[in-house]
Amino acid sequence: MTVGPLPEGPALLEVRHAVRRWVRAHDDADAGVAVALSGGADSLALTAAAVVEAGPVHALVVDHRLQVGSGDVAARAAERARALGCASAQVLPVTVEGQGGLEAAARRTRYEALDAARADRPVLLGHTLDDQAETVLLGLARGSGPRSLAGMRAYDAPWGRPLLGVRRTVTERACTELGLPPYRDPHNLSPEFTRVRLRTEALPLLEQILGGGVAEALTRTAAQLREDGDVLDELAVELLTCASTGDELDVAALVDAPPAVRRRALRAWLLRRGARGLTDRQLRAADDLVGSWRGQGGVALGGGREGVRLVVSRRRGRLSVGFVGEQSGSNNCR
Ligand SMILES: Nc1ncnc2c1ncn2[C@@H]1O[C@H](COP(=O)(O)OP(=O)(O)OP(=O)(O)O)[C@@H](O)[C@H]1O
Repeated sequence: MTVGPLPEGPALLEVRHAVRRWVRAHDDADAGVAVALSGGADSLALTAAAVVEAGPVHALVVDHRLQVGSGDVAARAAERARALGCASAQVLPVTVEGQGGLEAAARRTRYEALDAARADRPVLLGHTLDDQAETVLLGLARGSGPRSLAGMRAYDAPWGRPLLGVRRTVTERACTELGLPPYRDPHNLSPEFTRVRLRTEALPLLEQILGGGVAEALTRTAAQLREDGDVLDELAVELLTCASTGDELDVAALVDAPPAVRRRALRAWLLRRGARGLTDRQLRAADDLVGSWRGQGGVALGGGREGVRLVVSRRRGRLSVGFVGEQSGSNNCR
């Protein structure tokens, strides 16, 4: 395969316009970008468009090594990236391990590998409008908070998502226009995955019942929540600045703040102090140390080490986070 001018089909032009808009909006892309390429339709169309719209493109293909032949799939994707005109194309073999189920572990490992290889460039991902709609619908059905319902951002440095306004059918058609049949991951068809059933059963049924437009409507909701959430986040930063005294928080500065702002401030602070995998329940219990104080003990958080728990507790009008031995201390840990 050799590099030639891209065909001028309408689907590919739509993908190119989306990438062009993203590049214009984010000057981090001035020195070129990395593209996370799975070989699927979305990231393949994205790679082709980025080569013409985003300067030097460095394709990164993660080989999760979870399926027989995954190395060949990755090598073929990298070869296509070079043929499309990428400045470089690298296969990143990884070992998927860790907690939280295979899908979550694979995602975490993938993002770590991409982050390590991106060489300070932003990394473009191929998430589409359909991915966004699925994320929001799943979040709604699971009772997630506004942060999850707000969906993915177009740029959450270093992760860029230029195709959040583009339908998956368009990236598929763009690949047809390019004459490049995308790789079809068998996992993307397997009904044992919740997301696959959402994509192939729940969303089409909703579209049929509501007369279409559901995916777009879900992404509109996400955008509105993102805007509202950004304002609350800014207020939370101000509150945190007022309440911080070294590593601790002054309860008096927090107590009269609206709980929605206070919880955001607490969340940011707890994550900064080392909390991991913070749940809504833990956050609300931590907030009770401020808003519903009755002398209760500390709240255990994820982020401890063997034999010690990470705990947020209140003493003398201050909140602090520290390690507590498994045997000692708090009676209110969740
Ligand atoms: N193995 C991988 N290597 C590099 N990037 C990946 C890989 N898998 C996924 N990504 C990136 O994450 C994005 C979203 O992942 P997701 O699992 O939804 O993609 P996919 O359906 O496998 O592939 P595509 O989105 O390219 O059709 C992809 O568009 C791609 O940018």
